[in-house]
Amino acid sequence: MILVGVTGGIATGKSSAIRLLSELTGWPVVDTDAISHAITAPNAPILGRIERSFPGHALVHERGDPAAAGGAPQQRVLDRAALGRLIFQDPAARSLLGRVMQPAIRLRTAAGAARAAAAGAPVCLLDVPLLFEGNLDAWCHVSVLIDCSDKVQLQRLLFRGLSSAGTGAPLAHEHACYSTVDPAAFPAGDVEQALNRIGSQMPLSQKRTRATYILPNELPGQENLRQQVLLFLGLLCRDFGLRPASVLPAAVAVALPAADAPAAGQLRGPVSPPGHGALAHAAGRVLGAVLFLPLLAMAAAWERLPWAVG
Ligand SMILES: CC(C)(COP(=O)(O)OP(=O)(O)OC[C@H]1O[C@@H](n2cnc3c(N)ncnc32)[C@H](O)[C@@H]1O)[C@@H](O)C(=O)NCCC(=O)NCCS
Ligand SMILES: Nc1ncnc2c1ncn2[C@@H]1O[C@H](COP(=O)(O)OP(=O)(O)OP(=O)(O)O)[C@@H](O)[C@H]1O
Repeated sequence: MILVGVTGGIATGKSSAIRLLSELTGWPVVDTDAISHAITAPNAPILGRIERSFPGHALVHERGDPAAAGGAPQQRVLDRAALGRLIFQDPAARSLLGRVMQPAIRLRTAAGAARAAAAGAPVCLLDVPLLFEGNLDAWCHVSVLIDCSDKVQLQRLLFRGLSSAGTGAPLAHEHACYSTVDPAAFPAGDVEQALNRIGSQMPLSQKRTRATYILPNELPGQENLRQQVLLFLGLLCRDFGLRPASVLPAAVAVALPAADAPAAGQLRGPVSPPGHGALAHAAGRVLGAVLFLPLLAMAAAWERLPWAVG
C-alpha cells in the first residue's frame, strides 16, 4: 500500500482536496484533525491532562447534558477557542500541548493506516496539517502539498473560521466569493488570531521545498480544484504504475496525457515506486492486519494513562 501524506497550511484546502481525491478513487483517508477532535471529545480522558498541563487557565468547562432528564449528568467540555488563543500565541504552550496530544494522535494515525492496509487498499491518504513540522513525511512514500498564496490562505481562513470542525464539505457556490474578502473588514482580533495560526506553522514557501508533489489550489471554485486533483492523480498513477482502470474512474484516464507535460505546480520526480507487486501487496495486508488491533489497543490505553504531562 502506498501512503500519501497530504498537507498544506491551515485553510489552504486539504480537506476539500482530500474529499475529492477520496470520492474519485475510494481510497481511505486518515484525518489527523478529526482524530485530534475525537480524542478531545466531551469527557475524554485526555481533557484532565490538558487541564493539569495549563494550571490557571480555565480550559475545560462543566456543561449540563440537555438530553438528560433533569439535566443531572454533567459533561466536561474542552474550550477549544480558549486553548487555541493560548497555544497559537505561545510556542512553549504549543509544544507542551504537542507532547500531551501527539502520541495519541500518532498511534491512532498508525492504526488507521494499518486498517487500510489490512483492507487491501492500494493507497491510503493521510491528512496531516503538521506533516513536515512533525516529520511524519518519513512515514509516507510521497507527500502532496495543497498550496495557495498567503493572501488567499488568509481570506479562506477568515471566511471559513478558525476551526477545521466539519470542513471538507463540497465547496458551496458562495465560497468562490471569498476572493472578495477584505481582511480589513474583519475585527482586528479575528485577523490577529488567524495570523497567529498561520504563523505557528512552517511557512508554505518552506513546505514547497519538502513536498514531493504540489497541488495548486489558488483559483476559486470546485471545478478548478477538481482539475488539479485529476492532474495529481494522473501523476501518481504514472509514478507508481497504478492502473487507472482498477482504481480510478475514466476521468483520470482523460487527465493522464496532460500529466505527461510538466503541469504548473507539479514538481519533481520521477519518484521511485516502492515494490508493490502482488507479493508485496499481500505482505502489506498481512502486516496491516497484524498491526491494526494492537495499535488500536495501544491508542486506547495511551489515552487512558493517568499521568500528567508538564
Ligand atoms: C488548539 C485546538 C484545541 C484548537 O481547536 P480548533 O477547533 O479551533 O482548531 P482545529 O483543531 O480544528 O485546527 C485547525 C487547524 O489549526 C492548525 N493547527 C492545529 N494545531 C496546531 C498546532 N499545534 N500547530 C500549528 N497548527 C495547528 C491545523 O492546520 C488545523 O487544521 C486544536 O487545534 C488542538 O488541539 N491542537 C493540537 C493538536 C494538533 O496538533 N492538531 C493538528 C493535527 S495533527
Ligand atoms: N478552490 C477553492 N475554492 C473556493 N473555496 C475553497 C477552495 N478550496 C478550499 N476552499 C474553502 O476554503 C476553506 C478552507 O478549506 P479546507 O477546510 O478544505 O482547508 P484545510 O486546509 O483542510 O483547513 P485546516 O488546516 O483548518 O484543516 C473552506 O471554507 C473551503 O470551502
